[in-house]
Amino acid sequence: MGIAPSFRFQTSASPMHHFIMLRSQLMDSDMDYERPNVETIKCVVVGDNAVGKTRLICARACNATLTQYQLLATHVPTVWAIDQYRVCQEVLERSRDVVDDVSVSLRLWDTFGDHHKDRRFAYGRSDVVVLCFSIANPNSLHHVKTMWYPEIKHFCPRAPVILVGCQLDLRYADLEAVNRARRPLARPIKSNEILAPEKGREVAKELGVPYYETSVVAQFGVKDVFDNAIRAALISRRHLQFWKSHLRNVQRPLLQAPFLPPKPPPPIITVPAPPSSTEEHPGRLLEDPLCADVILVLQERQRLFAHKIYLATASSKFYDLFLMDLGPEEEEEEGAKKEEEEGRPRRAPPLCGRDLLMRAASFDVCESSEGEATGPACGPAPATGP
Ligand SMILES: Nc1nc2c(ncn2[C@@H]2O[C@H](COP(=O)(O)OP(=O)(O)OP(=O)(O)O)[C@@H](O)[C@H]2O)c(=O)[nH]1
Repeated sequence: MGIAPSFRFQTSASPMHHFIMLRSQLMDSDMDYERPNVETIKCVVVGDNAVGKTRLICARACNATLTQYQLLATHVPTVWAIDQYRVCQEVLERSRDVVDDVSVSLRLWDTFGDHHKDRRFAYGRSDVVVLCFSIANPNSLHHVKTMWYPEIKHFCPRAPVILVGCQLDLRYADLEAVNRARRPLARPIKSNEILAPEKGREVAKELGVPYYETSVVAQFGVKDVFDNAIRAALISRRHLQFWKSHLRNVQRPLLQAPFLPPKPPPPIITVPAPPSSTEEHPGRLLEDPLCADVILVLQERQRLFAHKIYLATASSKFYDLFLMDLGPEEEEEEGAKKEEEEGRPRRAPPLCGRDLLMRAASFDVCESSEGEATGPACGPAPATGP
């Protein structure tokens, strides 16, 4: 891709030198039309008032990244973009792109959203039309079908159309805060007016055009829209100018990857300050039998009050112990009696209740002796408390 050298004024250069350099720069920009294999594409952006056409063009043409609040507080005049390619080097340079191995210069044309304005000048010789609506304004989507699409088909019947749902971030925004930050006379955005992506897709399907969503705030979808508008324009050009072999790799407009909404802020958990008086201190739990849920009996005399939660987190052995089924053993015995009555051979009783408890209790002490020692004599016998 041939890119005109970026030009900066040097302090030592004379005004005449500046003039010559500027002139050659402007001529260079006009040369795009004559460069071999650089496809100049005229893309007209239309749609209702204030749906975000100008912002979308600025995001592509000047890489303008704004915060939501800067965006809400400022306004860029419509038809800003039309002549910028001749006077602004950055805009011209950013118009150049390579899509599917084809070098292109994308000329974006902004238009008035007012339905009654005459836009035939803008539509003339357009290669692709980007038709915008706002996902926060159902009327603007309605007008896509009733007003904009018929107008496009009237003025440029052969130009491919791309449908774009702008201001996608409003679907996930705090609308109260957004409405507070908007200009005083701006119509407030209501949550029940926010359109689901399916609504845009349905209309796009009806019209037989590709559909994309964008947000200038979230910097989402801007490249998708214009790359695929370029694709649509190049495919249509390939049909007419079949000898242009460098267009053979151009793909049809691609599907857009879904937008990943921003994660909600993590919940705030306030940890209360530790109790000041010793009475409320957690250490009190150790002495209070009412709070204990385990009693450890040492040598059948000394009783220690304990808490399952502390024991289980301190040692995995306790954790396993507390997960064991220590249910009444009578049930087992009853089952065995029944089996005997029915004449079935008596199965070895499964380890449960106290057996398991004893085994687990002795495990800590005996595991190093590799099974030599067994039986209840190995350690203190825990007993579940009340
Ligand atoms: N939240 C959000 N607001 C946006 C976005 N794009 C544009 N806006 C808002 O929409 C307003 C109108 O945007 P413009 O780009 O001027 O709309 P337009 O379609 O060019 O409007 P006209 O020039 O009147 O036809 C801006 O002032 C912003 O407040 C976006 O992606 N997200």
